[in-house]
Amino acid sequence: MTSPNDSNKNIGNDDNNTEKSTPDKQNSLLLGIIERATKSGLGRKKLNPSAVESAVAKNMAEIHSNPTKLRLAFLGGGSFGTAMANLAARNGCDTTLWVRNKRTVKAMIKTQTNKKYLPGYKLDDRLKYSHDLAATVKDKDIVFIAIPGLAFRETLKNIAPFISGQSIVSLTKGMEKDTFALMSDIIKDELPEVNFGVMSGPNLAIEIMKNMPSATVIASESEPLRHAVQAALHSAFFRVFASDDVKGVELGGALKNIYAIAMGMAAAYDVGENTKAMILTRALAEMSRFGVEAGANPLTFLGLSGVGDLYATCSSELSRNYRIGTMLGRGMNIDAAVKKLGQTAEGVNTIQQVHEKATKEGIYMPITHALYAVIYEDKAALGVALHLMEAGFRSDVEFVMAHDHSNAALTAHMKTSSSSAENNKDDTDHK
Ligand SMILES: NC(=O)C1=CN([C@@H]2O[C@H](COP(=O)(O)OP(=O)(O)OC[C@H]3O[C@@H](n4cnc5c(N)ncnc54)[C@H](O)[C@@H]3O)[C@@H](O)[C@H]2O)C=CC1
Ligand SMILES: O=C(CO)COP(=O)(O)O
Repeated sequence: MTSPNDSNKNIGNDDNNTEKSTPDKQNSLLLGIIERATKSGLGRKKLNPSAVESAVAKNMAEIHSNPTKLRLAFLGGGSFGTAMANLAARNGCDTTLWVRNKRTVKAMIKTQTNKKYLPGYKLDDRLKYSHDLAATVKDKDIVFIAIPGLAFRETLKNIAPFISGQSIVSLTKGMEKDTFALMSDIIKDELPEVNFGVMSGPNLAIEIMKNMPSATVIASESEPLRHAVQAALHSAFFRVFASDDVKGVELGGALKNIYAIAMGMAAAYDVGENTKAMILTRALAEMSRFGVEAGANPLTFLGLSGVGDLYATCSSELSRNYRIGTMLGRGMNIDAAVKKLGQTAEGVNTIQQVHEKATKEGIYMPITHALYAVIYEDKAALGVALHLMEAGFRSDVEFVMAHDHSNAALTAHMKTSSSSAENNKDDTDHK
């Protein structure tokens, strides 16, 4: 099967193979923008790939200076969907926020606030609200999804009948239960033809609503989509960086939730800054190790979606995952903590998925396994932490010096020293 991104790569490369390289559904974002920007009314099927390429290049500058050309849908009226839709509306994009509850929509229209998730923050006058999924999704260029990971597939199934070429961007930082699928995997399963991306970074919703300078990453193999998302959301308060490592960016956002829980728990035990620094950097080591096994580029974890988001969520009470950790550290059990939080904390499920996957595949993830033991096997936190500290000798950055190397060298060294000690002992005994 040809992926949408494969066909993007084909644009302009193979004029004779129009069947293969003519953009279809997946490129309607691009075609829609071009058609509206150039007003040439080019028929989709007759597009000459090289003409598309030059029109996109020409049009990118125009989108950048005039993002109002974009028609956007945001699905999910929680704190993040609302904050992102508000940014887009404030940039002048034609933006509709879909919320599943009709009464909530009515209240949002009336008060122009999201009373439950972002109380006290006035939303942009131009933001539209709807509980009609079909009307929200139809005729849009990009559909952004900020629905918890456990309901992501169901959401895609619900919008599938109304997708005729819109691009999809996941804002969700979770994993599907039991399948270990990331949101990009689910998009590929459910809507194999669409052009898609994922957006992730240190983006605590409340800080964004307060206009505190923030940045994020849009990852997609489609350059037009990356540019369109940058144009739609970029502002003096919010910078949107680009990447083509979809897996790495998405895993950064999903995995850091595990360590935010660990850090919240550590904070409840009043640990020092050295300990926090150790947890943070060893968490980064686990994340990049796991990422590489999944096909991501380890350097992506040095970016905003990796170390950036890890830092933000591991150091702020605004992070729901961190708050779950604090509650656990104070002796609450996981069910009570989740209930008390009353909002999404993706890490609770992600710990289970990653623990299982790492165990099955033999990936060394000691913090994740330790956290799993405390939360789901009722092991005492202090004992588990002590055990972690006593674990064997490891290399600091395994992409600089592999663990095997350090361990092999160490084992060989220890063997040599112990056998020479034995020999010396024998010599002494015989004297
Ligand atoms: N809040 C934040 O600071 C950030 C959140 N995210 C991610 O965004 C995603 C959504 O999180 P939040 O908006 O913060 O969550 P939230 O807990 O504030 O809201 C979740 C929203 O999803 C809706 N929802 C739940 N199940 C649904 C279903 N089956 N169908 C339709 N709607 C459903 C809820 O009604 C609610 O409006 C999560 O994956 C989270 O990790 C990403 C960046 C920042
Ligand atoms: O991902 C987030 C900030 O980047 C939000 O973190 P929480 O889901 O822990 O609140």
